[in-house]
Amino acid sequence: MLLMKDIIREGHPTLRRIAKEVPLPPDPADIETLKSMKEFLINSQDPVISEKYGIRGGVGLAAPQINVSKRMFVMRLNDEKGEEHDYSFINPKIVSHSVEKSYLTSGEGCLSVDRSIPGYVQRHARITVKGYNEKGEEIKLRLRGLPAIVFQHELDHLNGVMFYDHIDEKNPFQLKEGAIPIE
Ligand SMILES: Cc1nc(NNC(=O)[C@H](CC2CCCC2)CN(O)CO)c(F)c(N2CCN3CCOC[C@@H]3C2)n1
Ligand code: NI
Repeated sequence: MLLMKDIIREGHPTLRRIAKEVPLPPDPADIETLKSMKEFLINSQDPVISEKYGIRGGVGLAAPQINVSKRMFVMRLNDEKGEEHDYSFINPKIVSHSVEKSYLTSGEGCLSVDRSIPGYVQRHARITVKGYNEKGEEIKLRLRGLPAIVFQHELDHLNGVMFYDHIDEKNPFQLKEGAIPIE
């Protein structure tokens, strides 16, 4: 099972590389990798297992974070309506997005960053996304709220971008006109 020791931290070159597209249909090794990443999130959200194994809470995980430079990530979270969003994405893309921005009022963190960095990360408020699941089937979704934020944080990892790259150093809590806060 994946543990925190398997997660690479800032300074590791893989976090700043562009991850490679995954040939479709995905091969068994890639499917197994995605499965282990999803299991990591489930464990991280279990109060007993996460405590026992010292796993930090997570709602998303990108393959480069376990030193697999491939364009795939997993998400597992409940949105503000309590609806579950449980996805494995292969070769994900944003096909369109709102002009409006949204941000987490608590700022963002990252399992690959062992320090807290204050500031708002403004992202597209609503996105239409495309990708493939572990069966190689095409998935197309419209996301908003926390799912949209998580998707963009994970997609950034496939492009070597860290959340703090988006924080304005001079004014970390600066907000664009009409940015939507997400508690
Ligand atoms: C929002 C949140 N971020 C947590 N951590 N950070 C992460 O997931 C990083 C990715 C997120 C950081 C901001 C956007 C994406 C991981 N990343 O670096 C991947 O690239 C949480 F842990 C968390 N929750 C709320 C729900 N809770 C349910 C019960 O279990 C605990 C869990 C805690 N919410
Ligand atoms: Ni991250």
